[in-house]
Amino acid sequence: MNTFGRIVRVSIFGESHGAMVGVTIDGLPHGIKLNADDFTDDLARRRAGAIGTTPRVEGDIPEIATGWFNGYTTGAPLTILFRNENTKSGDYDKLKDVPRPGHSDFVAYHKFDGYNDYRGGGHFSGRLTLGLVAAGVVAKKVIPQVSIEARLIEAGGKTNIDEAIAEAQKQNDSIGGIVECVATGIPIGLGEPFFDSAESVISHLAFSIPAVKGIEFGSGFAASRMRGSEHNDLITDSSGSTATNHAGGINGGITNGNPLVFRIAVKPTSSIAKPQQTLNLKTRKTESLTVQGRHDTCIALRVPVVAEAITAIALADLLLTERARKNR
Ligand SMILES: Cc1cc2nc3c(=O)[nH]c(=O)nc-3n(C[C@H](O)[C@H](O)[C@H](O)COP(=O)(O)O)c2cc1C
Ligand SMILES: C=C(O[C@@H]1CC(C(=O)O)=C[C@@H](OP(=O)(O)O)[C@H]1O)C(=O)O
Repeated sequence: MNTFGRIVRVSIFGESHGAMVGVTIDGLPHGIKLNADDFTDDLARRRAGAIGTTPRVEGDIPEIATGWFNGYTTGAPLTILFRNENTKSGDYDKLKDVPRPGHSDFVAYHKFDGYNDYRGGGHFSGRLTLGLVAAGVVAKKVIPQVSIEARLIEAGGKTNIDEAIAEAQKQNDSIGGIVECVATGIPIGLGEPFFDSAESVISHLAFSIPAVKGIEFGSGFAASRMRGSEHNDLITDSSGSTATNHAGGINGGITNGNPLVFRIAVKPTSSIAKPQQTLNLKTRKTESLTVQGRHDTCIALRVPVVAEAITAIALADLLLTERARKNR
């Protein structure tokens, strides 16, 4: 239920205000050179602290707990964990009975019959993306020939991101954003024609990032308004390079050797300091709720490195799956 992948199997665990969050990666090749320092850059890109991000700043120190010895992966399940040290669970006392509109509180309460850890979003928290980023660092080592780069291209519908954040904050509100991810150096042939198409595998993982509500590859939804003569990517050489890349690097569910390009839509943070109507689970009556606590104004600011991580996880699994298929 918390595991994804065919060969490289990634399981994430933990709660926002519990002891820890983390990831276990099974099926990894042994002998991958790995050190705690390898995680530093990507973890720093996900960490809070910048304007528009949550004031809950954590150390996010990776502890490589299993599957690692003398600086290399051993081939046993690799576990990386992160202690939660800066929790303010009192912020959530009131929310126990009053689910925040737009967050997971209401569905978590019903699905788990009230046994869910509601503090800081519990297991649903964006904090769980620490495990995804850690897995991404390792997955990038499985596919060294691929380079992946994601960036925030707009927030709150604007390309002037600082301005969009300042405006939202002034109004006690939040904003969403669009993150674009580009990966180059991908061999031709990863992915399957139907259920495990490269788009499906990437999308499956993309929707494992809390607050992601949409994804498009290449020209995406705009393709529906183009003519074939416009949309077709003309092949220009024997390596399969194309003059344009409306396909976003995938045809027939299979990578075509051109850059993989996708964009994800991140919704505005649901926890906002503006009164909104919700249900009181005890009284069964609706009431007004103003969410207090420490929240991101724009979650999308912290998503690019997570998008890179899920891309690396997807491509590593697809690559190892393809190698296994070819060697049958
Ligand atoms: C990096 C990251 C940070 C997040 N920070 C917050 C936050 O501060 N406050 C909040 O309400 N939601 C935050 N979220 C989003 C919630 O976790 C998410 O909306 C919730 O789990 C419900 O899932 P859904 O939005 O996919 O339906 C964050 C998500 C990510 C990926
Ligand atoms: C802690 C992180 O983000 C958290 C994600 C989150 C949520 O609802 O997803 C809500 C907030 O939690 P809290 O109320 O405990 O401060 C964020 O701070 C993190 O990303 O490391």
